[in-house]
Amino acid sequence: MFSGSCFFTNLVAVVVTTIAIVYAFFIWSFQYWKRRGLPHLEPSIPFGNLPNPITSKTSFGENAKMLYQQAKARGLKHCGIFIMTKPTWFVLDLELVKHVFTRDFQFFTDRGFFFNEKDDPIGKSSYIQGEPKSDYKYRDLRNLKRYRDGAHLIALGGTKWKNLRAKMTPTFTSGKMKMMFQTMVDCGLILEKYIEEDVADKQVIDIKDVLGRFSTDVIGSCAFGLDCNSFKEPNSPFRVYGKKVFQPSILDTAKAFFALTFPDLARTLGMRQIKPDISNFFTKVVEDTISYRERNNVTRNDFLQLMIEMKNKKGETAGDGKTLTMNEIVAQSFVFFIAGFETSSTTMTFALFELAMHPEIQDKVRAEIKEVLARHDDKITYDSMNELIYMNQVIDESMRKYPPLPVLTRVAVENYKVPGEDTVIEKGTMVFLPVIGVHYDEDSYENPEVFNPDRFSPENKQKRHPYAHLPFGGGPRVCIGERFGILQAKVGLTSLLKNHKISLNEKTAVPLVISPTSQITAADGGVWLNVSKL
Ligand code: HEM
Repeated sequence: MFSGSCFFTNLVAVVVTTIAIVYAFFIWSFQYWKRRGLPHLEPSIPFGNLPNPITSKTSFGENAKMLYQQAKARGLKHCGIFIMTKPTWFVLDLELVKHVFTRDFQFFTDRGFFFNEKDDPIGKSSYIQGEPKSDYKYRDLRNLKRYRDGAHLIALGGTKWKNLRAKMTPTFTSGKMKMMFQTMVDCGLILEKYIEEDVADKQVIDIKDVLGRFSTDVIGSCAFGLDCNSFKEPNSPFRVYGKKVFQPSILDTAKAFFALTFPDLARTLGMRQIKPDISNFFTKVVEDTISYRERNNVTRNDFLQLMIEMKNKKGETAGDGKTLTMNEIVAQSFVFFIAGFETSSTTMTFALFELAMHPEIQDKVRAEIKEVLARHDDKITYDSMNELIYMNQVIDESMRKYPPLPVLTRVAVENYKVPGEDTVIEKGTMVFLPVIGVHYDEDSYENPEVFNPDRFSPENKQKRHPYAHLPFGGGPRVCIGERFGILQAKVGLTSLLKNHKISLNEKTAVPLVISPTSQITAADGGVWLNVSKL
């Protein structure tokens, strides 16, 4: 029989030993960069170089900017950091950034995002014959090759990504953008009508919400072939699920951090990237729309139509690298939605915030709109949008100050020797490219806190390193929807500013507070504007 005090002593011994082991594990893990001979920023237990993601009062972007500035102050071109215990290579030098993104792309083909092919509902599998066994994306099952074909462009890596990217690239050419342009204009007209009739001189608006409705309409129409009606039905399922993707709970944030740090364990535990109700909703929308179009011979000018055509290519079979399966279409429509809607509305929101703060720049943008539209019969046309040069500078400068994705990632898929050094980055190492640090680096941008669209005049742009502005990333994995995103932002800003003046409402916090919990750069409390008719 154990006496009570003996039990207590044993319990204390177990707890103390466990703490000692965990502590030793952290200390050993934190020696990683020292063992590899690369300078690193000092981590702390348990979160490494980032603060607690749940209690942090600063955003992920601001934390990354601080790390960049610390490393830069030490004269480092690159260094090691830790995300919890996960060693992460932190790249500052623009030439090295270019190597990672482009020159040595074959070493960095993957993003390293957590993705659970087995359990993520958008990631369903289908069975086909004859896939190469060597590819880890394919599994042999009951003598059939199981092909996980629902995975999407953002999460995939290696050959699977390369094939899918090659298939999707033709959907984003300027010809295809022209084809979809009228849809954007139609959504712009609804936005303009809403501002004119319901908002101007009447009510203060949370501009992110208004632009979120516009972006939902545009991308819902182009990627899912649906009229989302977000202005008439602000609580339509499409809008509700769209918002849900970007509003993680505290538990979701903790899980995402865990999955990023321990992806294998997270997969074993069956953790998913996308919640089942969200993916069920989007899957059903796409499958129903495709079935409706095929049964009724309906065609539309949108991404979905282009993908249906690829699916139905004669003489080609699923998984041959040329055609698309139903699951692939579902996954790509979903990813166009998540990649396109929040990033675009964020870009327009911050541009309007700065234009409200700088009335003289706003006037200049409006004067350009009037001048350009006058040359085009007062109509928003594809060509007129390309002539909005100064507005483009405003958008570029907004994305410099507020890059929607403040840090981009890659994973070393092979051991990588850093050019001109002995350092070798081991296969499997996570790479952070701190876009926001680059965008606030005084070596590229004097007084980086100041909003100045002239930085992006053709002459000034030419003087800068081409990798000093990275809102869309870089290299072969650069944003596939860049042209679409910019076009949409121009249509949205033109529709809003053409006949209306905006000013900042006192409900907006100035200086802006960047939300510590949002996955994409966002203003805490929103950007509230007054709108008046001109
Ligand atoms: C202003 C709007 C947008 C911004 C700021 C933006 C930004 C980005 C960034 C930073 C990346 C990562 C690039 C990298 O890792 O190097 C990315 C990837 C991607 N974006 Fe966008 N994006 C925007 C609009 C769109 C739109 C409208 C779509 C689709 C309709 C889209 C689809 C994608 C896809 C599919 C990827 C993954 C590409 C790949 O891995 O091959 N984006 N975007």
